[in-house]
Amino acid sequence: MIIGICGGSASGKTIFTKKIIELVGSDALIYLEHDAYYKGLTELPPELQETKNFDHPDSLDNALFIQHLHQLQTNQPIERPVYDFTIHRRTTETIRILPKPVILVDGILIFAIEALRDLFDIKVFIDADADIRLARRLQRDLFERGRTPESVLDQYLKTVRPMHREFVEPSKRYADIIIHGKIKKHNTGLDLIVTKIKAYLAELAQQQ
Ligand SMILES: Nc1ncnc2c1ncn2[C@@H]1O[C@H](COP(=O)(O)OP(=O)(O)O)[C@@H](O)[C@H]1O
Ligand SMILES: O=c1ccn([C@@H]2O[C@H](COP(=O)(O)O)[C@@H](O)[C@H]2O)c(=O)[nH]1
Repeated sequence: MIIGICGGSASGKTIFTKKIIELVGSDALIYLEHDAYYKGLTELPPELQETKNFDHPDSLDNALFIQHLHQLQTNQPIERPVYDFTIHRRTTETIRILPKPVILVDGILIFAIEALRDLFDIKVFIDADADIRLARRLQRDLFERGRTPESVLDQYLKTVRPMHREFVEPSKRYADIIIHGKIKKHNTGLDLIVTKIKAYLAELAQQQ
């Protein structure tokens, strides 16, 4: 079973996915981030790096990502790339991931790419307002991704916002479930996904 978790940058996809893992347990789950498959920069100087468009579907190695999903579905391990957001490059390292029955995939563009979209059994969209996402992204990119406030705002206005409007927001229509990206003690969307995964795992266990 493959579950796609989509939503704008800093909408809360990672937090939501980690919550599922916490509630279901990691024995039967793989978490595969589309973000790990960025092609990255090759020779642009540092001052031009944030002006590159990292929010277009072509900025990711989708062929490799789809190949890896097929490998996992056919019970083969993969070597997942490791991407470094501070230097906008793939590192030389990879992480070996062994197949498991449920794959959680997250990414801003996973529903905008038809070949990818068709692979998901359940599609979840995390819907958070643009101002909330920008505030969260600013904080995260300063502390975790080595950016300056100017570079975060510049990148947001030049590429993140227009690409969100062109690709991410329209892809919401493909979602089976839309979840509000606000903090809530009780989250019905999360409960639904967790129940569905547990039922699927119980069915698999019965067949064995
Ligand atoms: N519901 C929420 N309430 C408050 N902060 C949140 C919420 N969801 C995410 N955040 C914060 O926003 C930032 C981005 O969240 P993250 O889950 O990494 O987003 P994404 O994976 O969609 O880019 C993180 O610093 C996280 O702590
Ligand atoms: O080298 C890079 C690659 C990507 N980005 C930005 O990352 C976000 C997607 O990650 P989220 O965790 O969903 O926010 C995307 O909007 C890209 O702009 C980057 O800055 N540098």
